[in-house]
Parts: sequence; structure tokens; C-alpha cells
Amino acid sequence: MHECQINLLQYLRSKTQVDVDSFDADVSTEIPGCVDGTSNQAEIYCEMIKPHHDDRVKEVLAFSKKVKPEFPSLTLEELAFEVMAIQLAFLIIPNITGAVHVMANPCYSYHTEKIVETGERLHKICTLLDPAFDTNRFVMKVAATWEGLQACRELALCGIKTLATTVFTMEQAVLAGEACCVSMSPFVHEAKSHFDEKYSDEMPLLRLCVQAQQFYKKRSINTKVKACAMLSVDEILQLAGVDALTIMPQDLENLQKGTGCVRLVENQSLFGGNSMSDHSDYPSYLDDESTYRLDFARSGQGKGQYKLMQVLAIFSDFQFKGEEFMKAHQQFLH
Ligand SMILES: O=C[C@H](O)COP(=O)(O)O
Repeated sequence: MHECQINLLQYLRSKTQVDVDSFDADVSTEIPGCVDGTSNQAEIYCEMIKPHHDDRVKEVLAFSKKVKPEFPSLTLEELAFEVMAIQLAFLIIPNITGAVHVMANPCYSYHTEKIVETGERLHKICTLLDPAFDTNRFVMKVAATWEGLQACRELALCGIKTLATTVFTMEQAVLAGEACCVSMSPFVHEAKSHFDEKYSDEMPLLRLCVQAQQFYKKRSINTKVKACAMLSVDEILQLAGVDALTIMPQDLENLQKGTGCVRLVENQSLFGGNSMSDHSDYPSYLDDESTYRLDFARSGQGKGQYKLMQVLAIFSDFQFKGEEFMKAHQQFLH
């Protein structure tokens, strides 16, 4: 390698925490050294239906049936989907150094109380499955709705860590910081562009990551900016310097294989010396629902609200598919 050349993953890790966007244990084995591991309903569903998890599905259903009396408000299939997410999380824990992230049922995105209950339940399931598991290494992902972020505020008070996910606007970022989420994930591209090959959104939200990180620093807020849903290595390199990046397997592989000239890749970054200062200010939203709702609805001329609805619809569909899969496999219990 020429002396100015550097491995891209090594370079990125010198600037930013690198996290893996997959609960496929093979990915975190092949790309060691990731800090956090992340999932969502789509990733859990696509992983759990793989044939090599057949026995695990049976074990998860049997376990869920046994502990079901402790969770009377849930159907067996909903409980089993949560248990499966945690079992898959446990498989990657030995391969990472930080925390595993599991998303709360997106169908509860507008119900504060149910999200709080989910946070408590997920911790309880972790402990039932493995009493030795350190729940400090477990973070629940919550959709950044008004109701979701109020739930995060409550959960922080009882020591349950949350990440505000599906963030498309500064208004969501501000409220996530005020609600004491440990991290907040701007989606650089809207969800549809990841699920529909024919669709592309033209405006990646790269500047939102810079703006949110500057805002948190200015207000001494501890929430980390953890960007996700990038569509290329080029976009990832532009974000070198953000607190953390949740990166999809294919991009991690490309970074691991790729090299670049240090000076040129450093120049790509939107952070550090290259960053533009943002002087916009925001009010406190924490106890002002009507101002928050109006400001969020107007953000980007309604684009943020549209993207949030779209991603929640996509993740909710995978939640239903996951539950249907578990329901169809209940026959193996007899
Ligand atoms: O849900 C999308 C990806 O799994 C990354 O999400 P996250 O950074 O919000 O955890």
C-alpha cells in the first residue's frame, strides 16, 4: 500500500464509532471490532426465517409459552417475536464490545404507556433468558414520535436506555436530546429507498447529522448522534466524525476491502475543520406538545412527517409478518 493510502474501515474507526446494522452473527464475526449491534423489525424477520434458526424458533415458542402468564396483555406470537429478537441479540453480544439494540413494536409508536411497558418487558425477558446478562448492554429503539420520546423520558428515569430512531428532522433530534435518549439516529435516506430498488430519494440528510451534533454540544446534551441508512461508502465517508455510524453489512465489507488516500478521504468529511456552523436555535419541546407537533409537521415542508409515516408503515408490516410467522409455527408446540 502506498504510504498515503489507508484502509477505509480503519480510517473511519479513527474518527467515529462503527456499529453493525445486522443481527446476523456471521456478519459481526467476519467484521470484528464493531461497538454496537443494531436491528429493526425487518432485520429480525429476515434473520429468523433462515432455515438454520428452525430449532431456535421452536425453543423460542416453547419458552414464550412457559413465561406467557407473566405477560398477559400480549399474544403468544407477539411475545415470541420479542423473545426471538433478544435471542438473536444474545448471539451477537460476544462479537461486539458495546450494546445490542432492539426496536419496540412500531405498532405502539403513538402509545407512550405501551412503549414504557415494552421497555420494562424487554429487560425482564433478557433477565429470564439469561440472569447473568448485563442489561446495561441493552438499548431499546423507539420511533421518534411525540409519544415515543415521552416514553424515553420516563424510561430514562428508571435506568432503561433508549435510542430515538426514525429521525428525519431537527425537531425530533431536539426532543430526543431533551428526553435523555442515549443515542439518536438520523435516517440519511428515507426507508423506502432501502426497500424498493426502483425508488430513490434525492436529498440525503447528511447535514442534519452535523447540525444535531453541533446542537447537542452547544447545549451540553449527552445524547450521541448515531447516523444510519446511508446508501454508499461515499456518504459514509462524508459522515466521518459523527459520534457513531450504524452501517449495513455490504458497506462494512466494502470499507474493510477499500483503501483511499488519507488527505482525500479526510477532505470528504462534513465534520471537523470542514463543518459549517449552524446558528439556528430551537425552543425546549419537552413539555410543549402543541409547539412540537406544529414545528415537526412544518419541518422540511412536511417531508419529515411524511418520511416518519412511511418508515413506521414499513416496519409495522414486518412486525405483522414476524408475528404471522410465529403463529404459523405454533403447531410445533404440540
Ligand atoms: O432501523 C434502521 C437501522 O437498523 C438502523 O437503525 P438505528 O440506527 O436507528 O438503530
